[in-house]
Amino acid sequence: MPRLVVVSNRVAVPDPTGNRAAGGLAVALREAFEAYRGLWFGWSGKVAAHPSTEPRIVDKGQVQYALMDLTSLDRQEYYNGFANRALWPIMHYRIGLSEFSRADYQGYLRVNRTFANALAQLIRPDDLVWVHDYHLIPLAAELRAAGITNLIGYFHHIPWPAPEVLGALPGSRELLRAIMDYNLVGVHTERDADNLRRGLIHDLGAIQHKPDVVEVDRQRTRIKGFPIGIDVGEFQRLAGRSQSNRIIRQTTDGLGSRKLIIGVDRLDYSKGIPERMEAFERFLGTNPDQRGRVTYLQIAPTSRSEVPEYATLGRVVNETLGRINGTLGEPGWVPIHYVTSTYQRSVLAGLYRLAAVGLITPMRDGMNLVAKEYVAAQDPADPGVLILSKFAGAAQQLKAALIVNPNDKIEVAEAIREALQMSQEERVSRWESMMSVLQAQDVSWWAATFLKELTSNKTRTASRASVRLAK
Ligand SMILES: O=P(O)(O)OC[C@H]1O[C@H](O[C@H]2O[C@H](CO)[C@@H](O)[C@H](O)[C@H]2O)[C@H](O)[C@@H](O)[C@@H]1O
Ligand SMILES: O=c1ccn([C@@H]2O[C@H](COP(=O)(O)OP(=O)(O)O)[C@@H](O)[C@H]2O)c(=O)[nH]1
Repeated sequence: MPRLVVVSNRVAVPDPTGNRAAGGLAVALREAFEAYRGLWFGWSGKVAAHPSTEPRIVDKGQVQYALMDLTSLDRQEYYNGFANRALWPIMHYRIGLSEFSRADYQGYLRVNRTFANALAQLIRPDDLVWVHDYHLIPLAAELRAAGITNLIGYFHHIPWPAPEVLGALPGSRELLRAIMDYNLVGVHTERDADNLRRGLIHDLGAIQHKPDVVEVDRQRTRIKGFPIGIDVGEFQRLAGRSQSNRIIRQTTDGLGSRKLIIGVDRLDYSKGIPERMEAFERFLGTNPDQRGRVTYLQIAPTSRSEVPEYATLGRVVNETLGRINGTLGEPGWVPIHYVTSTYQRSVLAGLYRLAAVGLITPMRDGMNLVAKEYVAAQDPADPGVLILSKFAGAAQQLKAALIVNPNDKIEVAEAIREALQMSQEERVSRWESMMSVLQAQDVSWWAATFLKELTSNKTRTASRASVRLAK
């Protein structure tokens, strides 16, 4: 079995205290890694005045971690700047929020080159290299320049937008060109795959050979959808034994006979948190009998707070929350509970199970693992109802959820009412249908399927054709 080399901006080194970072990628990769021996390379999360050009190696079980520190300028330009201030909003269809700066873009390229040069020293001839996410799109091009000829796959965890949207970003053609240095590119949905292939055809004049193979300047790559999954069994187990947890007991006591609606999202404008609060406000306005009978808990761990648009969002959420709780709350009842701490998965699983409704309404989302976790954590005999935005990748799979347009507050408010009134029979039937998808396409399936495709004859044939064409 070849060694697996995973590269991602965030590296989830196991923490002896059991704390886990919020964010789906780190969580999913750690689970995927449990099946493979290998190396996980990426940013340590730390800043140093004079970082070493060689990674710090940490051995934990069957995974070796190779961690790079960044300078504060690197973090500012590469992570806060280009990745999260320019690319993230564009990829989430928010052209108006995208702030491009040439200095940030140069910093992004610089960090990718530094990472590639350090990683190239660690790669062995038979290693499979799997790069993750938008922070590292140019990494394969830099690895190729450093002489690495291994199979290299890329997984893009956030939406890939329509060509007209990506085209608004200066430098987008270079990013598209860099995609071609991967042997296989994975995205969450067929919609994303189609957008990327159309972008390559539209902006780089790519030729499409088979439905999933494109060629640019005699180089071929395959682009396919691989929806990421979760560890379903783990969430079932965690939820099943959560009643003994202090936070779960306190929440249960505090609720009394009230029903709970839950939202769990990083504090990110792509998640639609203020819009969701306003939809709940609308629900309370049109269903006055529900006041005092239902509580909406929004868990929103602070995220990327050095990026100005995230700080602005924090203020907007506080204002929206204050207005709604101030105008609709009563001495014995607060309509919206809002917390910005990060909770362990064992606590989240218990809260998901307590909630009659999972309200997951991102404006755009690559997948949204929380939607899947909510479903997995339900009591099979008395499951809650998932309300899910049609713009989350998860909506392509969880078709038995109540699918809504997050821009339409009336529609979301009506879905809340429908969910709270839904018969047990319908809840069970929708839940069973979603669980069968989650079980068939869990996180192990996702990693195994991507890696099988990366090493498949189809991928090797397309790559060999590239080499022949280039000669
Ligand atoms: O690392 P951060 O800047 O703190 O952000 C957390 C992660 O956010 C994004 O997650 C995405 O990946 C999930 C798993 O595939 C997916 O379900 C979700 O829709 C995406 O938003 C980001 O892509 C990761 O790189 C970040 O680590
Ligand atoms: O307090 C929290 C909030 C979130 N999460 C985890 O963070 C991930 C969020 O992933 P998702 O795909 O929903 O969104 P992302 O943050 O990656 O955009 C999920 O696995 C959550 O269980 C967590 O562990 N603690």
